[in-house]
Amino acid sequence: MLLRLGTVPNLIVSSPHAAQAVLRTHDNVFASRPPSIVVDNLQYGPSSNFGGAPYGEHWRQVRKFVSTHLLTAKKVNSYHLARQEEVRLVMAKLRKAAAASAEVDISEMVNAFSNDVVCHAVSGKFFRAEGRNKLFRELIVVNATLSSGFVLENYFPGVAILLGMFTTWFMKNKVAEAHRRWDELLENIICDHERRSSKHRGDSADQEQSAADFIDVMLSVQQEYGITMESVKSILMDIFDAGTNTSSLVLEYAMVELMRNPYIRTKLQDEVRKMTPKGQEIVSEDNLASMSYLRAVVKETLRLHPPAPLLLPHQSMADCDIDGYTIPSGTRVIINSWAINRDPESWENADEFIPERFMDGGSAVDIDFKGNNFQFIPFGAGRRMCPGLNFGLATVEIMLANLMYCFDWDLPAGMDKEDIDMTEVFGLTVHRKEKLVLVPKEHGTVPHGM
Ligand code: HEM
Repeated sequence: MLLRLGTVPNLIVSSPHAAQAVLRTHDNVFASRPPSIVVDNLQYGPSSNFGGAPYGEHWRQVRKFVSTHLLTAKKVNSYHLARQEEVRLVMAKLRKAAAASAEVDISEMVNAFSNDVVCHAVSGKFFRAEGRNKLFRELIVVNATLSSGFVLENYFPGVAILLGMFTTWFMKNKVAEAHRRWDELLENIICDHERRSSKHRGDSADQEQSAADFIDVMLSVQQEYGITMESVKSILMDIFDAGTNTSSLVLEYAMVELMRNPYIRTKLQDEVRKMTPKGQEIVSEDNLASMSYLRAVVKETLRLHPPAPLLLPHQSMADCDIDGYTIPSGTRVIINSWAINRDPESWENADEFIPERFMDGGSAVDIDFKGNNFQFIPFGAGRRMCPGLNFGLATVEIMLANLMYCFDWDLPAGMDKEDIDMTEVFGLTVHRKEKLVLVPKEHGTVPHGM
């Protein structure tokens, strides 16, 4: 489908066949991003961006740098103790709430957790100093609001250039202010790291390696890749923006679906409790390998509720023929992963939450989200596919396993599962309008009065 939004042609891709044509067969043509004046001004211009960068040598270098040094499975695994520490803190808070039979805002809790996991990996142990984790979270919300608002330039670029304007004066100031705040915060944490590394110069390679957070790693290989300090900051902004809300939304929607489907919740709890050695206070990452139903629940959540339902926009770099149609160079391409993931031609009972479809004997047992099955693309596919897949999954799986292991869950008094409101609010990511509020009951404790 071709939609002309303002003066800009938009190709809407909503079938697995068309997604494969764009993201695999002609990936070399469609791997660019459309220009975004907001992203360029929030960050440090197109020649420093990463997620929003046009396809070319700069993006290739940054992508290689990030994929080789920051987000490999090995590197993600090396942060398992950081995740464990963050999980413990959340479980302790939940135990207090359970003891007081208090309600907990799960949406807020999983968002803070995902943010802290990213902060911990990016800037090491001291990320809570001076409330930096809270500041990052605040700035991520600012970025999301600014990037998903209406911008004249995205729809009438010619008119906007003629008028010499960058959105409205009001918007321009907001973007400049957000940029200034990000820059100050990133500058501070980078300076801390530079100071720390000069203090520890001479430590053994092992000591250095075990302490290495993203900033340490980036500073140590930055010159080898010819990456400027502005690019380093831009990459960090992308990691915060792309890594926090996505994982937290998967966690929130998983909990929503588990509350709407008590049978599935009990089945998952049975698996997690059976596969975790007796007497363990929390589930550790070593225990996750044998939890196949947990993985199926996460997959089914990603299928029905992909956090980025339209991926990120792509843009064609040359004319390209697909199925007899010519797509002109410069066309913006929107891939409707939400519709593809629910296409009844690919999925049995497509709108229902059925993790069993991904288990042995299920209709989708061989289908994965790693970019080879075009009926299921919550992380995209091809050159621009999400490089944070391992990081995101590690965050989601360990937290969900522990929420199921340590607690039983109730809806607030007077609320039935049918009352859970699924109304969504649209932006770069899609989230529910209402917060998810639940009451935890510590597993294994006897209710008062018994
Ligand atoms: C469950 C969690 C996540 C989901 C569902 C997700 C999904 C996506 C999607 C759909 C895209 C766009 C793909 C395309 O345009 O074709 C993307 C891009 C990206 N994601 Fe993720 N993401 C997740 C977690 C993360 C994490 C944890 C990080 C970083 C730590 C991250 C970093 C990025 C970056 C940097 C890009 C831009 C890549 C580029 O343009 O080359 N994501 N992600």
